[in-house]
Amino acid sequence: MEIKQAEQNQNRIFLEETFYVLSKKNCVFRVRLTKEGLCLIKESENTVKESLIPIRDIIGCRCLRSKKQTNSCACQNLPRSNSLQVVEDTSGDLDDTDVSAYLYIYAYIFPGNKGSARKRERTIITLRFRSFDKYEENHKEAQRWRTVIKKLTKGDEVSITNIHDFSLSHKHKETRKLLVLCNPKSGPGKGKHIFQQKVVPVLQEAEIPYDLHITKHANFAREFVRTSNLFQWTGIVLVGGDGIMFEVINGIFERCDWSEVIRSIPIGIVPGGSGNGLARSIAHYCNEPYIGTPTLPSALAAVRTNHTTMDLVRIETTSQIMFSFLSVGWGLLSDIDIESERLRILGGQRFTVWSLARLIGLRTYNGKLWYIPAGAPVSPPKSNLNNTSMSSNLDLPTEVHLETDAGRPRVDSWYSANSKKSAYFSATGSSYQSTADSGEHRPNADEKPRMFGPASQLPCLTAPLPASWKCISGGFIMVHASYQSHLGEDCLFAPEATLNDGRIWLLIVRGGATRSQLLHFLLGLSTGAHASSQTEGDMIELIPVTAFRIEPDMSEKGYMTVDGEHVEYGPIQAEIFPELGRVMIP
Ligand SMILES: Nc1ncnc2c1ncn2[C@@H]1O[C@H](COP(=O)(O)OP(=O)(O)OP(=O)(O)O)[C@@H](O)[C@H]1O
Repeated sequence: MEIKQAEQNQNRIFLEETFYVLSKKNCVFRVRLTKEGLCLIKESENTVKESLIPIRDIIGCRCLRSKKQTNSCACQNLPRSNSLQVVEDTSGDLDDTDVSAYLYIYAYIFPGNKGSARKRERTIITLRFRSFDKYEENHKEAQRWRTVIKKLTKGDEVSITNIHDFSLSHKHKETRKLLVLCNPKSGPGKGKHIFQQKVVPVLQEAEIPYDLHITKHANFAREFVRTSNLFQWTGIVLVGGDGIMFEVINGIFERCDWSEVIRSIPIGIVPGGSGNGLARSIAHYCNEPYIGTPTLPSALAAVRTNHTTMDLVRIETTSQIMFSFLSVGWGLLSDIDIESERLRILGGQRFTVWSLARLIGLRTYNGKLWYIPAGAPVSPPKSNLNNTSMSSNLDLPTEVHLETDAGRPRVDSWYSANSKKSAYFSATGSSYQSTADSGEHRPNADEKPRMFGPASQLPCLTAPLPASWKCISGGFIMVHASYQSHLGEDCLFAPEATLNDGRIWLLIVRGGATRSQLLHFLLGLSTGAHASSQTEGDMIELIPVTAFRIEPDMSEKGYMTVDGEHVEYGPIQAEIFPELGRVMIP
């Protein structure tokens, strides 16, 4: 009974209107808006074809009006679709002869072209409202649709009873504003370009305002987050690699209000670095396509209202405490990470090149490793996030232009302006902070801000560990821990890991592993094959733990990394805090 009621609610029609495709005679589109999405029912001659654009695939919609033609002639009183240009109705450049109101609906759908890789494509549905003789009336109607669509995309309740008030007086007002921190030096140095080309268009389609700050030096983002009033923003979007994420997380834990910030302001990451482990892990967790369009899942995450918790790991070294979201490394992978810095210009390729170099000059490090094995079985990713049935599988062109009938001569309606080259309208209220680096937040180089955050449950780093901890001592080629599935875009380190499984995935490679075993292991990292090919007593093991400690032999030299950042070489211990962080998800 309850299920039936839920289904009825899902299919309840909020708005419905008939539109015409003017280039095709006898073809009408009945367009319905329900909680599930925008349903386009195409009726032509004896056929009826229905397609649904799910609400979660729609990111925004805008009401626009046709722009005055510069070289219009008297005989052409309606805009031709291939020359249609639209503007905000506040523009001084309006075409007063066209009383239509245009509703542009922006969606990123999975098209139904079978055989090709699953990939989202941008589609614009244009609904032209022109049933009334006055623009104001048509605009009112378009605004009503816009408001309901905006409410549904935000997950707000919509009641059929007051839908008719949803026009000018109830016009949707955006309450969100994002802080964007962009590292222009991340990866191959394309952070700014990625933001302008890939993210800004999506923010503008969703009409989300933002404040952009370009980082000026290492630790700029950390100081900014530590010292700013973050509550003026509803989310923080980072453009860069895992390094800028590390700065921001640790900047938050340098605030005494860290707990409120971490709970109420989700963080998003747009991959611009060379590793991009977190961005890839988020896409993997949400079953979003990444290869080919790596920035799209993050751009969609920035404009949607979805977020989820993420495990964070408290790290203690002899001189500092930090919070980590990705990894701790000792040995081979850290050597590759740090020593390949000199090849930064190669982007992600630097890791492959340096892996080969390190395999030839293989090193073993001596020390002790303690850990607490994780008890419970791995929980599967949250089912609603992996549910692709919510996504569309549509056979639609990249733009669909539909019109209400006005009893006027029909014009072309499959508006085919090149969507990729569309000009974007600026999102109101956005600001851009570029160069001025006052330096006023920069602390004295020696002065370390205090670290807040949840208290550790472990003995301190200098204290002995209880006998319940497992201990391995001897030679190690590497010990690498990750709490995310991916350490980089093409490094599936812990295939079973999810953002919030409460586990640290500890990879132990003992001294004595052969070069061929290591080569096999390194090749397996790109697909995750290394994780399934382990056998009892292997030199290479991947085990889930909740805490660990490494004590390297201090007579040797080496590298240790936290989230890919170089930290001092010496004793280090880590402890998971399940679901402490919050990240934006597509
Ligand atoms: N304007 C800047 N100039 C120089 N360095 C910067 C600047 N802004 C940030 N940084 C530093 O750059 C480092 C690398 O940044 P980021 O992680 O974004 O890119 P990446 O290292 O290429 O990517 P990944 O960490 O995924 O490999 C960070 O540790 C950060 O401190």
